[in-house]
Parts: sequence; C-alpha cells; structure tokens
Amino acid sequence: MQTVRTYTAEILAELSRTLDTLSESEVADFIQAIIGAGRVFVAGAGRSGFMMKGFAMRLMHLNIDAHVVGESVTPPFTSGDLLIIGSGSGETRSLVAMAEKATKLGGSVALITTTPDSTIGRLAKAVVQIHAQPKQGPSGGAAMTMQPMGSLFEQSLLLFGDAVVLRLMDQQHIAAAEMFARHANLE
Ligand SMILES: O=C([C@H](O)CO)[C@H](O)[C@H](O)COP(=O)(O)O
Repeated sequence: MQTVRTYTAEILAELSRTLDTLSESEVADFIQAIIGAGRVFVAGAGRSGFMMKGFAMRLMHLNIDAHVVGESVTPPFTSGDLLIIGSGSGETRSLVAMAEKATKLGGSVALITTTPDSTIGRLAKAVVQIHAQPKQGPSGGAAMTMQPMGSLFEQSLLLFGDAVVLRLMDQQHIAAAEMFARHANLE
C-alpha cells in the first residue's frame, strides 16, 4: 500500500502526462466558440458536472454571460448561444438530449471529452479531447491511470478549464482584481 503523498505524486504525474497531449488547435477553436457566443451555458453530470460548475463561475468572473444548465435561475437557451458540455463518455443520456435540443434551438455545442467519436462529439462544433480513461475502464497511452473510473478525466477537466481562464485573462487583459470584484459578496 502506498502513502497518500505517493498517490498524490502519481496523480500529478498522470495529469501532467494527459494534459501534455492537448491539441492547441482544438483549444483555439474552443476559445473562439466562447468568445463568439451570445451567452454560454455549461453542463455536465456527476463529478464532470462539478468541474463544469467551477468553470462557469470563472466565466462569470470574466464578465461572460455564463449559466449552469438546470439551476432555478437559468434563462432559456436561444439561437447564437453556446452549450459547453463536459462529458468523458460523450454519451450520458441527459446530456445527449440537451445537446440535441441546443442544436435544434439554433445554438451550438462544444464538448470536452475522452471520446470525440461519441453522440455528443458528432453534434459539437468544437471538441477538445482529453486523453484519459473513460469511466467504464482502461485504455492505453497517456490515458493510463491508477485511479478509478473517470477520475483522471474529471481532474483534467478542472485544470483545463482553469488554463482556458488564464488564456482568456491574457487575451482580454482582465486582472484578477477585476474578477474578484464580480465574485459573490453574500457568502
Ligand atoms: O460522476 C461521474 C463518475 O464518477 C465517473 O467517474 C461521471 O462524471 C458522470 O457519470 C458523468 O459521466 P460522463 O458524462 O461520461 O463524464
């Protein structure tokens, strides 16, 4: 049995290996989709959903009109809006239905996933592949992990989102202090 410290070191090595394989052109298309959108809606199920909520908060801090699908105060999705889905499998049923509806409404879909060749991947106009194991089981290469299920994907999703936020801060000359001024003050 390893110690928690050696496990965390192995997790960090896995994350570094996985995120090192991100495609710059996929990321550029993803960022362009955000910048060009009317409003941005984010969605994900389970642990993937937790990571997407964190990303939505930072988009709001960046002054992007961002919403989390399913909240009681979420406005309707309309033409010109962007739905960003974080889904390792790209096959989670509720998210497939959401992606189909967003497309029907005249908006577009961006997907962050381990599985670009999935139902949501085929609907999406921007797909960022994260080379991590799908939640059902092992795969090879940079996707190799000692962690259970979709953990490597879900951690990568959080770090990917934070890296995109840094890129947007650079591109749009937004300082952390400006973002903090938009943070909730009734906590
Ligand atoms: O919560 C999850 C599970 O713990 C897998 O590690 C998944 O994020 C959830 O089941 C959603 O799955 P995907 O849409 O395939 O990311």
